[in-house]
Amino acid sequence: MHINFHVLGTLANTIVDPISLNYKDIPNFPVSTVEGHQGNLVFGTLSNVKVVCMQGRFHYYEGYILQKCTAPVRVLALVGVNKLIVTNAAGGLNPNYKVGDIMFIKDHINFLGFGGNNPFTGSKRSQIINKMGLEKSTHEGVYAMVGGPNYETIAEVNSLRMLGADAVGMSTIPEVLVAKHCAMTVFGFSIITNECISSYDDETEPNHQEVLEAINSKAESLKEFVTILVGNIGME
Ligand SMILES: O=P(O)(O)O[C@H]1O[C@H](CO)[C@@H](O)[C@H]1O
Ligand code: HPA
Repeated sequence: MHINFHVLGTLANTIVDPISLNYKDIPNFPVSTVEGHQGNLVFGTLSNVKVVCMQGRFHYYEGYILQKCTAPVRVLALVGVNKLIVTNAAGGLNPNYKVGDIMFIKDHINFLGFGGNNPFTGSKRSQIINKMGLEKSTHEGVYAMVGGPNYETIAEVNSLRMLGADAVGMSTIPEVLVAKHCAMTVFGFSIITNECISSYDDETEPNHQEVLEAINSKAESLKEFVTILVGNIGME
């Protein structure tokens, strides 16, 4: 199974008997440039399931073409991975979402796809939230990918809401498209790291530091969540 942790990279610490390979030591692999993306491929086990975890992903805004951003998914498919858990940090557009909530991705809006990349979607959810008492802080929603790296303007946030998006980020969809193309089963979820700003009266601004802090403050609960999730998916 392949787990794609991006800014959730510290969760790779939960992997048992880890063997870590730095991306720069893998021929032709892209290199992570974003803070919080440590740039390691970590092999090991989680919930007695063999896993490989990407501790850091690649974004279009880093200057990588989408084929390069998603090349690791193809590499992992070639070494036999057939299930993917894909995660991201995302801004909450839905006013009911709070920082730290989890959103299971039921669908996506691929703005880069609208501009010419191939669109295709797929997602899968599992029953673990009851075990952890997370009912009130989990949702199922639509993830919108924008190019970044700047955060959305107020007009953009309001447009995304009108289009039916519940959360917004700058990643994930290309990896999901490629994973589906490689016939992988995909399960995706977002951690809501900030509430998107939709009013000109609000003088705060989103920033990557708050995104990292929100992730880190949920680290323990996310470790438990992913451990149970891998165990459940591994049984299927
Ligand atoms: O999608 P991940 O890699 O989790 O990161 C999200 O957080 C960053 C913005 O703070 C952007 O890269 C956005 O896509
Ligand atoms: O508000 C956001 N917008 C885009 N990407 C993000 N990644 C985390 N939060 C956000």
